[in-house]
Amino acid sequence: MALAVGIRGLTRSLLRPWVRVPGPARGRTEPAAGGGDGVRCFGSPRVLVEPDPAAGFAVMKMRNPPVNSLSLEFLTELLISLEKLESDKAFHAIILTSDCPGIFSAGLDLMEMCGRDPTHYAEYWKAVQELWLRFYLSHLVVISAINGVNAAGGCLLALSCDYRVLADNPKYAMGLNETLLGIIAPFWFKDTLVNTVGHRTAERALQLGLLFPPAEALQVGMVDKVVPEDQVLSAARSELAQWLAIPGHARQLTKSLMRKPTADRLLKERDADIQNFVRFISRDAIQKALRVYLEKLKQKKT
Ligand SMILES: CCCCCCCC/C=C\CC(=O)SCCNC(=O)CCNC(=O)[C@H](O)C(C)(C)COP(=O)(O)OP(=O)(O)OC[C@H]1O[C@@H](n2cnc3c(N)ncnc32)[C@H](O)[C@@H]1OP(=O)(O)O
Repeated sequence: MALAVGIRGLTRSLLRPWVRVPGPARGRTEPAAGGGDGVRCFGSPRVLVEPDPAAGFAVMKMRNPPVNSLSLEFLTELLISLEKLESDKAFHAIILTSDCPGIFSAGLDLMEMCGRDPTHYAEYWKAVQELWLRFYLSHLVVISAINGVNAAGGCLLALSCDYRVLADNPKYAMGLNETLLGIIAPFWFKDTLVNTVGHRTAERALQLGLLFPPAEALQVGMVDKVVPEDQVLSAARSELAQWLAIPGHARQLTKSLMRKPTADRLLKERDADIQNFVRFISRDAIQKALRVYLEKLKQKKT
């Protein structure tokens, strides 16, 4: 499937395949994928890819500091990295994690949804849809190693993976907290959550905008495993072994069987969903609510 997102604003370096990057923006918590010498890291300014082709997987590290908010450029870089790995037969799996200490992702970038024009909102929303569709339906095994707080759009990204490992730190809450901002999780966010935790838990979580700390996230099934913080990557790697032992075609077809009906709902209504988003986000009341929320985030510091 070709990338369908706009590439306006992409840097020239991003358009070059597999740009060699100097290293993570911030300190590492655990060793790179293969761990061995000679492992070359690739990626783009905001996505560091640590490939381990011999083991058949790559670690994809999100590094859009300070909070890995999903800006249009960052979304596009994530999509390009995913497509690169998907089109290389050496790779059967990805571990998705963060390079920003204490933060997996703060979700969609509020600056992309505030004070911009309808054309921008439409372009942005199309990229958000694409990110979900591509991760949700990827033929690769995708495991998220969640090493920080994980809100709204970031939580959706983790829910789109096949398996979630969460670091055991009470600060690392995760959930779809849209209602706290005065906005609504779209139907495909809701469907993804329902498919993961069931209808009743999703209903309560979505209405109340709940962010679940690790023990509760595990209890409701939002994550599959909670491990000590320094073991989140190694636990994801160990889990991967079980997934990679299954014949690839059988696992992929089963994944598609489980997920395609949910993805098809959006694919059938994609343009209408974009129009709904543009109408909704352009409302004065919604713009005001987002500005107030952003202001609260900034005031928290003073
Ligand atoms: C009909 C269809 C309707 C469709 C409706 C729309 C559906 C939209 C769906 C999803 C929406 C989202 O994903 S909205 C984003 C929700 N995210 C959050 O609520 C998290 C907000 N952030 C935080 O709570 C905190 O930042 C943090 C806990 C993640 C980290 O805290 P910390 O103290 O470490 O950092 P700061 O709070 O000081 O933040 C640093 C810096 O980043 C800015 N920031 C934070 N989050 C965002 C964001 N999501 N987008 C843009 N910018 C963000 C924050 O303001 C600080 O900026 P300054 O340094 O300039 O002050």
